[in-house]
Amino acid sequence: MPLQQSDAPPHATRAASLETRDLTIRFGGHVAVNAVSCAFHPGTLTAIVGPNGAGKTTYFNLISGQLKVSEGQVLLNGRDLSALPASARTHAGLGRAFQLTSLFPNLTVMENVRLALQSRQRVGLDMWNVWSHHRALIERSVELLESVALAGKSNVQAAALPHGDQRKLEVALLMALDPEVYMFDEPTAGMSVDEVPVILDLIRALKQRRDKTILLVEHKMDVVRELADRIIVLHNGTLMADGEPETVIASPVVQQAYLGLAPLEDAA
Ligand SMILES: Nc1ncnc2c1ncn2[C@@H]1O[C@H](COP(=O)(O)OP(=O)(O)OP(=O)(O)O)[C@@H](O)[C@H]1O
Repeated sequence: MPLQQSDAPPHATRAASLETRDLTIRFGGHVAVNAVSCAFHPGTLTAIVGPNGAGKTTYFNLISGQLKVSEGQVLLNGRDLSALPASARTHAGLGRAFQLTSLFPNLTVMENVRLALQSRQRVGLDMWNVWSHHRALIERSVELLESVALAGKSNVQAAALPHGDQRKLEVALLMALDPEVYMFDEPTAGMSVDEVPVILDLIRALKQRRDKTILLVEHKMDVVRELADRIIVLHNGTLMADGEPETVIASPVVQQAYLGLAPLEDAA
């Protein structure tokens, strides 16, 4: 049984922006995500945790449109996005970091950020507008690159960046799109110890804005403990727990998955 009903988290003070209703996907006979209903609120960072193979990434893929649902719905501000492709969902306001990096591997870091910024702005043909817009674009690009400690690599081709820098660029591109919902799937995976704080600082800064809905899939419990306002736990594709971090971390599913305590009964 869930620790709390997912449609009424105690910290939620605003209407949900993102909601999944009975979200389900089957691969052959295997139900990877099983009727997950959950609402996510602006100003709240929700961490999604669970053992390996629990369905976390698949749940993300269903929300962002990389996978087609077998049943159920994904709603953004009440609008059903379930039938839309991933690109249309990004346009609607669902931003997911990994979708973006590999888009322009042959362009420089700066060009990638500028394109991401331009993709959400339209300028007319008035020359003053074009010029001032161009200047603002450059300034904002520099700002974004500084925020991910990549300003020194503006002219490097994206494909030539080391892994950690590519992940930072992903986050900068996501920030450039400034979506309503930010989805981070293990944003610090593969990063060196000194690179991790850059990304965590950015997520912290996003949280402080209090207008964004943030979803974070993360295995590192110290990161979850620090950043999450709320934790949901998936196990065998099912929503097992949902609530305040302290309560959820103390729950058997989390204790077993992360601290190696006594195995759970099968959730199916
Ligand atoms: N395209 C697919 N075809 C078949 N099975 C899949 C597919 N994608 C995911 N699965 C299965 O769905 C289940 C959930 O996988 P998923 O990657 O979502 O788990 P996860 O919680 O993200 O795991 P991890 O923490 O290891 O990344 C697994 O049993 C996986 O093998």
